[in-house]
Amino acid sequence: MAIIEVTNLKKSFGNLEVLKNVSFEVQQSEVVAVIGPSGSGKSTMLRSLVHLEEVNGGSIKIDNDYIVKEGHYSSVQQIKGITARMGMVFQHFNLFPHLTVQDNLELAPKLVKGQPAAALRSKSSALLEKVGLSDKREVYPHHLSGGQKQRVAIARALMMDPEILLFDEPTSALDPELTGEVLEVMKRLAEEQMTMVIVTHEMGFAREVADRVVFMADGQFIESGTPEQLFGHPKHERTKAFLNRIL
Ligand SMILES: Nc1ncnc2c1ncn2[C@@H]1O[C@H](COP(=O)(O)OP(=O)(O)OP(=O)(O)O)[C@@H](O)[C@H]1O
Repeated sequence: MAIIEVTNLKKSFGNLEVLKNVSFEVQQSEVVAVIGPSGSGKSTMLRSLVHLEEVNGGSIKIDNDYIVKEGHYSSVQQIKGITARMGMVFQHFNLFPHLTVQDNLELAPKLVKGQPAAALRSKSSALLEKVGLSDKREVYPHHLSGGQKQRVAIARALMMDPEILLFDEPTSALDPELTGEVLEVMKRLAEEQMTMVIVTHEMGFAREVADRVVFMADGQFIESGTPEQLFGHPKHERTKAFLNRIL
Protein backbone atom coordinates (compact mmCIF):
# COMPACT_ATOMS: atom_id res chain seq x y z
CA MET A 1 0.00 0.00 0.00
CA ALA A 2 1.22 3.51 -0.82
CA ILE A 3 2.30 5.59 2.15
CA ILE A 4 1.69 8.82 0.18
CA GLU A 5 -1.18 8.99 -2.28
CA VAL A 6 -1.81 12.25 -4.10
CA THR A 7 -4.72 12.54 -6.51
CA ASN A 8 -5.59 15.38 -8.90
CA LEU A 9 -3.90 18.02 -6.78
CA LYS A 10 -4.60 21.59 -7.89
CA LYS A 11 -3.12 24.80 -6.59
CA SER A 12 -3.23 28.36 -7.88
CA PHE A 13 -1.67 31.56 -6.64
CA GLY A 14 -4.14 34.13 -7.94
CA ASN A 15 -4.39 33.52 -11.68
CA LEU A 16 -1.24 31.41 -11.75
CA GLU A 17 -2.03 27.70 -11.90
CA VAL A 18 0.95 26.09 -10.19
CA LEU A 19 -0.30 22.51 -9.76
CA LYS A 20 -2.54 21.15 -12.49
CA ASN A 21 -3.98 17.78 -11.54
CA VAL A 22 -0.86 16.27 -10.00
CA SER A 23 -1.24 12.59 -9.08
CA PHE A 24 1.38 10.25 -7.71
CA GLU A 25 2.09 7.59 -5.13
CA VAL A 26 5.07 6.86 -2.94
CA GLN A 27 5.55 3.40 -1.44
CA GLN A 28 6.90 2.63 2.01
CA SER A 29 10.74 2.89 2.05
CA GLU A 30 10.81 4.31 -1.46
CA VAL A 31 13.22 7.14 -2.30
CA VAL A 32 11.72 9.44 -4.92
CA ALA A 33 13.68 12.29 -6.49
CA VAL A 34 11.63 15.05 -8.10
CA ILE A 35 13.41 17.01 -10.80
CA GLY A 36 12.26 19.71 -13.19
CA PRO A 37 12.73 23.28 -14.33
CA SER A 38 12.55 26.25 -11.99
CA GLY A 39 8.98 27.35 -11.32
CA SER A 40 7.42 24.01 -12.30
CA GLY A 41 5.70 23.63 -8.90
CA LYS A 42 8.05 21.17 -7.16
CA SER A 43 8.31 23.11 -3.90
CA THR A 44 4.60 23.89 -3.88
CA MET A 45 3.80 20.20 -4.28
CA LEU A 46 6.11 19.25 -1.41
CA ARG A 47 4.87 22.04 0.87
CA SER A 48 1.28 20.98 0.20
CA LEU A 49 2.05 17.52 1.61
CA VAL A 50 2.80 19.03 5.04
CA HIS A 51 0.06 21.66 4.82
CA LEU A 52 2.43 24.60 4.41
CA GLU A 53 0.35 25.37 1.33
CA GLU A 54 -3.39 24.88 1.06
CA VAL A 55 -4.49 23.35 -2.23
CA ASN A 56 -7.59 24.26 -4.24
CA GLY A 57 -8.58 20.74 -5.19
CA GLY A 58 -7.63 17.08 -5.08
CA SER A 59 -6.63 14.67 -2.33
CA ILE A 60 -3.61 13.93 -0.18
CA LYS A 61 -3.67 10.66 1.74
CA ILE A 62 -0.92 9.62 4.15
CA ASP A 63 -1.22 5.94 5.08
CA ASN A 64 -4.98 5.73 5.46
CA ASP A 65 -5.63 9.27 6.56
CA TYR A 66 -6.68 12.18 4.38
CA ILE A 67 -5.17 15.61 4.91
CA VAL A 68 -7.49 16.78 2.15
CA LYS A 69 -10.06 14.74 0.26
CA GLU A 70 -11.38 16.05 -3.04
CA GLY A 71 -10.63 19.61 -1.97
CA HIS A 72 -12.07 19.30 1.55
CA TYR A 73 -9.58 19.54 4.38
CA SER A 74 -9.79 17.40 7.52
CA SER A 75 -9.97 19.14 10.90
CA VAL A 76 -6.95 21.12 12.12
CA GLN A 77 -6.39 18.53 14.84
CA GLN A 78 -6.46 15.65 12.35
CA ILE A 79 -4.13 17.48 9.97
CA LYS A 80 -1.67 18.14 12.80
CA GLY A 81 -1.68 14.45 13.68
CA ILE A 82 -1.00 13.42 10.09
CA THR A 83 1.66 16.02 9.26
CA ALA A 84 3.50 15.18 12.51
CA ARG A 85 4.41 11.87 10.84
CA MET A 86 6.42 13.75 8.23
CA GLY A 87 9.64 15.70 8.58
CA MET A 88 10.65 18.46 6.23
CA VAL A 89 14.14 19.71 5.42
CA PHE A 90 14.32 23.09 3.69
CA GLN A 91 16.80 24.66 1.29
CA HIS A 92 17.67 27.40 3.80
CA PHE A 93 17.82 25.12 6.86
CA ASN A 94 15.27 27.14 8.92
CA LEU A 95 17.15 26.58 12.18
CA PHE A 96 16.23 28.73 15.18
CA PRO A 97 19.15 31.21 15.28
CA HIS A 98 18.79 32.02 19.01
CA LEU A 99 18.95 28.35 20.07
CA THR A 100 21.96 26.06 20.35
CA VAL A 101 22.17 23.00 18.13
CA GLN A 102 20.96 20.84 21.00
CA ASP A 103 17.98 23.10 21.71
CA ASN A 104 17.14 23.24 18.03
CA LEU A 105 16.82 19.46 18.13
CA GLU A 106 14.94 19.21 21.41
CA LEU A 107 12.43 22.06 21.17
CA ALA A 108 9.73 20.46 19.00
CA PRO A 109 9.62 17.05 20.72
CA LYS A 110 9.58 18.83 24.10
CA LEU A 111 6.67 21.08 23.10
CA VAL A 112 4.73 18.68 20.92
CA LYS A 113 5.33 15.32 22.55
CA GLY A 114 6.23 16.45 26.09
CA GLN A 115 9.10 13.99 26.19
CA PRO A 116 11.23 14.11 29.37
CA ALA A 117 14.52 16.03 29.27
CA ALA A 118 16.76 13.02 29.88
CA ALA A 119 15.20 11.04 27.05
CA LEU A 120 15.50 14.03 24.72
CA ARG A 121 19.15 14.49 25.65
CA SER A 122 20.12 10.93 24.85
CA LYS A 123 18.14 11.01 21.61
CA SER A 124 19.64 14.31 20.43
CA SER A 125 23.13 13.00 21.32
CA ALA A 126 22.58 9.87 19.26
CA LEU A 127 21.27 11.83 16.29
CA LEU A 128 24.08 14.38 16.40
CA GLU A 129 26.51 11.49 16.39
CA LYS A 130 24.69 9.98 13.43
CA VAL A 131 25.14 13.17 11.38
CA GLY A 132 28.73 13.62 12.58
CA LEU A 133 28.18 16.70 14.73
CA SER A 134 28.62 15.49 18.32
CA ASP A 135 31.11 18.29 18.97
CA LYS A 136 28.64 21.03 17.95
CA ARG A 137 25.96 20.41 20.54
CA GLU A 138 26.46 23.70 22.45
CA VAL A 139 27.11 25.82 19.36
CA TYR A 140 24.72 28.37 17.81
CA PRO A 141 23.79 28.00 14.12
CA HIS A 142 25.74 31.07 12.95
CA HIS A 143 28.97 29.28 13.91
CA LEU A 144 28.20 26.39 11.56
CA SER A 145 28.94 25.93 7.87
CA GLY A 146 25.99 25.47 5.51
CA GLY A 147 26.60 21.74 5.31
CA GLN A 148 26.68 21.47 9.10
CA LYS A 149 23.47 23.52 9.38
CA GLN A 150 21.73 21.21 6.97
CA ARG A 151 22.90 18.14 8.89
CA VAL A 152 21.50 19.71 12.07
CA ALA A 153 18.23 20.32 10.22
CA ILE A 154 18.09 16.64 9.22
CA ALA A 155 18.83 15.53 12.81
CA ARG A 156 16.13 17.90 14.04
CA ALA A 157 13.59 16.38 11.65
CA LEU A 158 14.57 12.88 12.84
CA MET A 159 13.93 13.84 16.49
CA MET A 160 10.20 13.57 15.76
CA ASP A 161 10.52 9.96 14.50
CA PRO A 162 9.03 10.74 11.09
CA GLU A 163 7.72 7.97 8.85
CA ILE A 164 8.47 10.14 5.82
CA LEU A 165 11.15 12.75 5.16
CA LEU A 166 10.62 15.48 2.58
CA PHE A 167 13.58 17.46 1.26
CA ASP A 168 13.18 20.72 -0.64
CA GLU A 169 16.44 21.29 -2.55
CA PRO A 170 18.53 20.45 0.51
CA THR A 171 21.86 21.22 -1.15
CA SER A 172 20.96 24.17 -3.39
CA ALA A 173 22.10 26.81 -0.89
CA LEU A 174 25.42 25.08 -0.23
CA ASP A 175 28.86 25.64 -1.67
CA PRO A 176 29.62 22.66 -3.94
CA GLU A 177 32.27 21.28 -1.60
CA LEU A 178 29.69 21.03 1.22
CA THR A 179 26.99 19.14 -0.66
CA GLY A 180 28.74 15.76 -0.26
CA GLU A 181 28.45 15.65 3.54
CA VAL A 182 24.69 16.29 3.35
CA LEU A 183 24.11 13.80 0.54
CA GLU A 184 26.08 11.22 2.52
CA VAL A 185 23.67 11.55 5.47
CA MET A 186 20.69 11.26 3.11
CA LYS A 187 22.20 8.21 1.47
CA ARG A 188 22.52 6.53 4.84
CA LEU A 189 18.87 7.28 5.61
CA ALA A 190 17.91 5.70 2.30
CA GLU A 191 19.91 2.59 3.23
CA GLU A 192 17.97 2.50 6.52
CA GLN A 193 14.74 2.30 4.48
CA MET A 194 13.47 5.79 5.27
CA THR A 195 10.71 6.87 2.89
CA MET A 196 11.95 10.06 1.23
CA VAL A 197 10.76 12.54 -1.37
CA ILE A 198 13.59 14.80 -2.50
CA VAL A 199 13.23 17.82 -4.74
CA THR A 200 16.74 18.17 -6.07
CA HIS A 201 19.02 19.54 -8.75
CA GLU A 202 21.65 16.93 -7.85
CA MET A 203 21.28 14.61 -10.81
CA GLY A 204 24.20 12.43 -9.72
CA PHE A 205 22.56 11.87 -6.36
CA ALA A 206 19.16 11.21 -7.93
CA ARG A 207 20.75 8.69 -10.25
CA GLU A 208 22.66 6.94 -7.50
CA VAL A 209 20.22 6.93 -4.58
CA ALA A 210 16.65 7.32 -5.87
CA ASP A 211 14.50 4.26 -6.53
CA ARG A 212 12.45 6.45 -8.84
CA VAL A 213 12.90 9.81 -10.49
CA VAL A 214 9.91 11.99 -11.34
CA PHE A 215 10.11 14.73 -13.93
CA MET A 216 7.82 17.64 -13.24
CA ALA A 217 7.19 20.55 -15.60
CA ASP A 218 4.56 23.26 -15.79
CA GLY A 219 2.59 22.06 -12.76
CA GLN A 220 2.35 18.46 -13.95
CA PHE A 221 4.09 15.16 -13.39
CA ILE A 222 5.28 14.39 -16.90
CA GLU A 223 6.89 11.01 -16.39
CA SER A 224 8.53 8.86 -13.78
CA GLY A 225 10.80 5.86 -13.82
CA THR A 226 13.86 4.24 -12.34
CA PRO A 227 16.95 6.42 -12.72
CA GLU A 228 18.09 4.21 -15.63
CA GLN A 229 14.76 4.63 -17.41
CA LEU A 230 14.46 8.34 -16.89
CA PHE A 231 18.07 9.36 -17.51
CA GLY A 232 18.76 6.70 -20.13
CA HIS A 233 15.53 6.39 -22.08
CA PRO A 234 13.10 9.20 -21.27
CA LYS A 235 9.82 8.63 -23.08
CA HIS A 236 8.63 12.20 -23.27
CA GLU A 237 10.16 14.91 -25.41
CA ARG A 238 9.95 17.45 -22.59
CA THR A 239 11.93 15.19 -20.27
CA LYS A 240 14.49 14.62 -23.01
CA ALA A 241 14.82 18.33 -23.70
CA PHE A 242 15.23 19.11 -19.98
CA LEU A 243 17.83 16.40 -19.45
CA ASN A 244 19.73 17.43 -22.59
CA ARG A 245 19.95 20.93 -21.17
CA ILE A 246 21.24 19.98 -17.74
CA LEU A 247 23.18 16.74 -18.05
N1 LIG B 1 3.41 32.17 -2.16
C1 LIG B 1 3.39 32.36 -3.48
N2 LIG B 1 2.70 33.36 -4.02
C2 LIG B 1 2.63 33.55 -5.36
N3 LIG B 1 3.28 32.75 -6.25
C3 LIG B 1 4.00 31.74 -5.78
C4 LIG B 1 4.11 31.48 -4.36
N4 LIG B 1 4.89 30.39 -4.18
C5 LIG B 1 5.27 29.99 -5.41
N5 LIG B 1 4.74 30.79 -6.36
C6 LIG B 1 4.91 30.65 -7.82
O1 LIG B 1 4.52 29.32 -8.16
C7 LIG B 1 5.34 28.81 -9.20
C8 LIG B 1 5.93 27.47 -8.74
O2 LIG B 1 6.83 27.71 -7.68
P1 LIG B 1 7.62 26.53 -6.95
O3 LIG B 1 8.50 27.18 -5.94
O4 LIG B 1 6.67 25.51 -6.51
O5 LIG B 1 8.48 25.95 -8.16
P2 LIG B 1 9.75 25.04 -8.15
O6 LIG B 1 9.56 24.05 -9.23
O7 LIG B 1 10.00 24.52 -6.77
O8 LIG B 1 10.90 26.06 -8.56
P3 LIG B 1 12.45 26.16 -8.09
O9 LIG B 1 13.15 24.98 -8.68
O10 LIG B 1 12.89 27.45 -8.71
O11 LIG B 1 12.44 26.21 -6.59
C9 LIG B 1 6.38 29.88 -9.49
O12 LIG B 1 5.96 30.59 -10.61
C10 LIG B 1 6.35 30.75 -8.26
O13 LIG B 1 6.71 32.08 -8.57
